Amino acid sequence: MAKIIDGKAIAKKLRAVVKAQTEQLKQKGVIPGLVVILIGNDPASEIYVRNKERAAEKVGVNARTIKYPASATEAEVLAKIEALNQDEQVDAILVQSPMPAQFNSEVIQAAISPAKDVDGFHPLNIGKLFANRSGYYPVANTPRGIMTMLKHEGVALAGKNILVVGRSILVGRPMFALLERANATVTLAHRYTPIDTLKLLAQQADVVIVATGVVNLIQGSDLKAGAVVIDVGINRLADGKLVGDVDFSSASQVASAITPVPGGVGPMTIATLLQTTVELAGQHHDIEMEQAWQNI
Ligand SMILES: NC(=O)C1=CN([C@@H]2O[C@H](COP(=O)(O)OP(=O)(O)OC[C@H]3O[C@@H](n4cnc5c(N)ncnc54)[C@H](OP(=O)(O)O)[C@@H]3O)[C@@H](O)[C@H]2O)C=CC1
Ligand SMILES: Nc1nc(=O)c2c([nH]1)NC[C@@H]1CN(c3ccc(C(=O)N[C@@H](CCC(=O)O)C(=O)O)cc3)C=[N+]21
Ligand SMILES: [Mg+2]
Repeated sequence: MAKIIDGKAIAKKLRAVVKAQTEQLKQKGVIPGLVVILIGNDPASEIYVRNKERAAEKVGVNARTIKYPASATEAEVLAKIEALNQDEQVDAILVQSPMPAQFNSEVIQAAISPAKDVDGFHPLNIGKLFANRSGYYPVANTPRGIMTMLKHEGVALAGKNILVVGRSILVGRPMFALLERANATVTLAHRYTPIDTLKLLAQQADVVIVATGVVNLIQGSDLKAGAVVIDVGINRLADGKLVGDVDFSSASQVASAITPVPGGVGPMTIATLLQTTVELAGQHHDIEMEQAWQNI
């Protein structure tokens, strides 16, 4: 039986470090500010917004959500982003994805100031990540949270064979870049990867990270014995149950460690969002911040 990686518990530790950083900032008169823009209704986004508001309150981040109907125009959201870029109380801006069809997500992502880009979606920040640049810049919170989790669990990455399934700007692509930076050999699979190839790649992987939104895409029989499995998927079944992209019951028989859904990657995404928000606030006020993950 695999060890179940307790994302909730690790997120709690990370939040405690972030809370200490927030208090440090508050002594200098700085309250970190996060604004989330939610356009229309995506079920995974609604879970995210709800949990984020609770967590922000716990660590002392000033978070608010601006909601637009699915019929909102790109121009009105761009005007709001421009105002938030200028607002000194706001350190971090996030626009939930997916956006309704009338939105060009590339335009929205480039409109957010790179210094307030808490998702790490701006082309400048993406470019730095893929070029492996030094210095501080925001990186997408889900893959960054997964790196924190792997470090916490003592999973070695250098020289390992790692499969990432899914290539979105939110998860798969930045995950690939962070793992490559950690000296792993990384394969990025996607919709055009034939299923037989996917299964062969999974069989050879020391770590498998799945972020597709496809229920049961990976099963125990696809895995190498002792593999580490990170399940990013958030899927709501007809009966209301939340499941990932991995068949947990069969995979946990073969893996050495596995993240559950719920209680795995999701809580880490939220804690890391707050971590990045506090770091951006520190940057804006020239206050030196420790790297929170080094302390957990
Ligand atoms: N737990 C958390 O914190 C978070 C969870 N999520 C969840 O993770 C999942 C993925 O999110 P996101 O990356 O935004 O989703 P997207 O829909 O943006 O991307 C999905 C990716 O999966 C690939 N894919 C789809 N079907 C298959 C398949 N059959 N075989 C292989 N690859 C496939 C797609 O390939 P192609 O590019 O070719 O279309 C695409 O690259 C969702 O369930 C989402 O709700 C997302 C963010 C955070
Ligand atoms: N710009 C942008 N950035 C994102 O990071 C982003 C996004 N858009 N769009 C939607 C996805 C999805 N996402 C989740 C984060 C946490 C949970 C989460 O808290 N999950 C809990 C759920 C617990 C529950 O409430 O049942 C868990 O897995 O344990 C879920 C989903 C972030 N996303
Ligand atoms: Mg998505």
